[in-house]
Amino acid sequence: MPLRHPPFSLFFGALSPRTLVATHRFRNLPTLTFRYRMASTANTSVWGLKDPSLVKSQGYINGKWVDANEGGTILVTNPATEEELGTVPEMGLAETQAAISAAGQAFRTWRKTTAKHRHDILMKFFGLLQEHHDDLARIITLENGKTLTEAKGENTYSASFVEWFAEEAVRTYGEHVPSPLPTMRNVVIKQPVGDVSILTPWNFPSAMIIRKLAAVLAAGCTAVIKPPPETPFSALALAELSRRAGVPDGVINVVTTQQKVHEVGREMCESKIVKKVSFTGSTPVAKALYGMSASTLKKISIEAGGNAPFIVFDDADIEQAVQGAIACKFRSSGQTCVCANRIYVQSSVYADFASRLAEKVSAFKVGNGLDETTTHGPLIHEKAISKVERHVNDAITRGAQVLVGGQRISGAGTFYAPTILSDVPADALFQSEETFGPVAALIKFETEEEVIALANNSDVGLAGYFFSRDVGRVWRVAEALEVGMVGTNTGLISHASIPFGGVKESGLGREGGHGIEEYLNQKLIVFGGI
Ligand SMILES: NC(=O)c1ccc[n+]([C@@H]2O[C@H](COP(=O)([O-])OP(=O)(O)OC[C@H]3O[C@@H](n4cnc5c(N)ncnc54)[C@H](O)[C@@H]3O)[C@@H](O)[C@H]2O)c1
Ligand SMILES: O=CCCC(=O)O
Repeated sequence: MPLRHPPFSLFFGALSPRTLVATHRFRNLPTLTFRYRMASTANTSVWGLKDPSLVKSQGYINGKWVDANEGGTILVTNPATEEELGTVPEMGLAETQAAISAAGQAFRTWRKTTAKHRHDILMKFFGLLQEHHDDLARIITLENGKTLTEAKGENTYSASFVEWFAEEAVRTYGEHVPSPLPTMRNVVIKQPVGDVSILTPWNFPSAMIIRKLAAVLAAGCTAVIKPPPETPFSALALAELSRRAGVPDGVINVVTTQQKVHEVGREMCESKIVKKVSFTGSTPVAKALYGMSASTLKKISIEAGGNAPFIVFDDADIEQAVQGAIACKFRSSGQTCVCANRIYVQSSVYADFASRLAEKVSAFKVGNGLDETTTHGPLIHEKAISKVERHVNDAITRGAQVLVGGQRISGAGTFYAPTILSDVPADALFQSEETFGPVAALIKFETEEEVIALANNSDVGLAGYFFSRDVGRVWRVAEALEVGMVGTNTGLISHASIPFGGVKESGLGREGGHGIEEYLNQKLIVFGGI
């Protein structure tokens, strides 16, 4: 596998009189540190966009595109090819404080805008996401690796949140609460919470930001966004389009960081100016941010990890269950928080389900997401490959059989073969850890009671799925699963209109649906002397 260093133009394109430390991230290498000052840059030859000005390689603070104060940068590469896409600034505490201060200032005026005004700006933003659909999808594919079809789906999904929350903005009704006293009246109004810290993962470089940001803007709040270091270019393109849509300076700010994530994250959680933290990512990081946010008793929304059970009962439509498993398990090569991680199949239909699934998975074409014939892209980085290998090897050691795949695909890029394991024992790592990769672990069960106990034997509870044509069982199992979202006879559940979120250690709060409420405070106004 070729390991390449950034081209000289990236290193020396913008040397300043001062020489400072610049840190570089390679997906497949430990972080390297170079002693050169540099401004971040985009390798324009690789993007191929209709509107190249959507590729921004600087942070966005108070309406200005800015480099890191100390000049460091983060290298971003394409996981399918290891090609260098460009660099973004390695920002730290000072830039984070500047962004938070800008958001705090902007809140003073943005909060006073009418809901109709914010609706109109959001609808302009919605239009721009549609107008630049192809470019935005291409950016997602280049930095995340998912196929262009999936990336277009993601952009459409993102846009749907902007439209949804534009419509929610004008419906943030309060209420009149009847008073027990004849001389008094109670009214409840809703007000924006303030400046919001948004921290998001790489698996949906656009949608995980927009699902929060659209609600934030609709509510009248402002934001500092910290995108993941793997996929910052989608976030920066969104900031550019929000600017074109008319979002005022300071209302949206983007701070990019990797090595300094601890100091940036701490400030985003502990600053007194920030009134709410909204995080999507892994459960361990969620817990750390939750702890930091406690110092100021901040409101917090958490969309954390999952480990979805997927159950096929013997009365299911097996073909429908196979289609559901393909969609749910292998979407984004298994890298979604709602992907099935444990596939429980009742013993009498086990062989039929396994062979039909194996036939379909064998036909997948793994490759570069830009190639139209590719059905499944790479994993995001080496760490992701290692985790998948650990889970597969653990299951094999415990007696599982490999029906399809079972190994990394050699060559450039971080590809793992779509895999089906049969006879996976219930105590394999799949049971206790989210795999986040293209591995279907098939586990045999006998009874409804047994499988519900297995499905619920998890610290997390985001999504769960099952297939059955028995209406009584559908109600029983849907009610019994300890998750925030259940798909019955479907492997796809996500829409802007639904309350997305989990129970247990999968999170706090809901996004989409009535998710604007997460960014509003209720205020009671009591009228006396009537
Ligand atoms: N529930 C949901 O809606 C949902 C959606 C997408 C992904 N996820 C979860 O996200 C995880 C995969 O994403 P990931 O690997 O990027 O998660 P992650 O927790 O490693 O990172 C998420 C974000 O937190 C940042 N971060 C990491 N350490 C930090 C720190 N100490 N302080 C501040 N910020 C920090 C990262 O840079 C990134 O921006 C999976 O567990 C997946 O299930 C959940
Ligand atoms: O990765 C988690 C988000 C997936 C979704 O919104 O459907």
